[in-house]
Amino acid sequence: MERKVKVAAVSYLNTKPLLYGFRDHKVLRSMELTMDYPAKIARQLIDGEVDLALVPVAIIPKLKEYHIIADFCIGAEGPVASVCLFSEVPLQEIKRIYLDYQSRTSVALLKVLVQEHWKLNVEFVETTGDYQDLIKGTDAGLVIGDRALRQRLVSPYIYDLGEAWVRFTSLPFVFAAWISNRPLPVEFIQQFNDANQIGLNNLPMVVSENGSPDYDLTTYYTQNISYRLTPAKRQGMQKFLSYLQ
Ligand SMILES: C=C(O[C@@H]1C=C(C(=O)O)C=C[C@H]1O)C(=O)O
Repeated sequence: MERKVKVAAVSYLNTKPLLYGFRDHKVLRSMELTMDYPAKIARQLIDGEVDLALVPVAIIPKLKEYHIIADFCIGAEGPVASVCLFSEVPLQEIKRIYLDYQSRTSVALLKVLVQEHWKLNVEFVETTGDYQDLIKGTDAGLVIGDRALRQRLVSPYIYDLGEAWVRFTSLPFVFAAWISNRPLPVEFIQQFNDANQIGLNNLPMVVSENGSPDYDLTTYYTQNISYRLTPAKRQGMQKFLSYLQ
């Protein structure tokens, strides 16, 4: 028997609908699943520690070989809610932006928007640990995931990067997709896709067993995150990747 496929997924609330159907699913017989934040699993896929991961699409150019495996992604067709530039001052007054160490795609997206869309003259500051307390005065911060849903309750100015991208390009955006660093058996891919779909067909169950004190998850899963990797999303992804050359 072939060895088990090592799979890594993002540990944020946005991934729960995709992972819900994996419990008790027969695909689990041929895979093992670990979870971490996006920049970590990106590193694991690049280094070959895992075979398949829900990785930030911005790391695609770093992979020697890549295969987009499933029909699902972490995407958006408008405001995504959990990828935002947070600030105490309006966009034009921002001087420095703290970048989220957990992100790869959103950091790259922010830089594209700052240069090409908003045309701001700002300094970017890398982070390695908690930095949300540093978002003060003219120092803004990019925050993603569950921490962004919390930051929404704190910062007076919120610039949603999903919304900004759609305004800029008229295309949807893909933050993360299931990508493998080697070809995988067709039968595995079929079962993997099937498992991804189950939670999306049972969103009330997914919402009831997760819950967030900060944001309405039904809204998040149905109005903000868009999970289908449609042709338009692939087009948006190619457009985004063309800026990273
Ligand atoms: C929408 C989101 O998409 C995420 C953003 C990522 C990134 O910026 O690299 C990677 C994975 C996604 O889970 C989010 O986390 O809020």
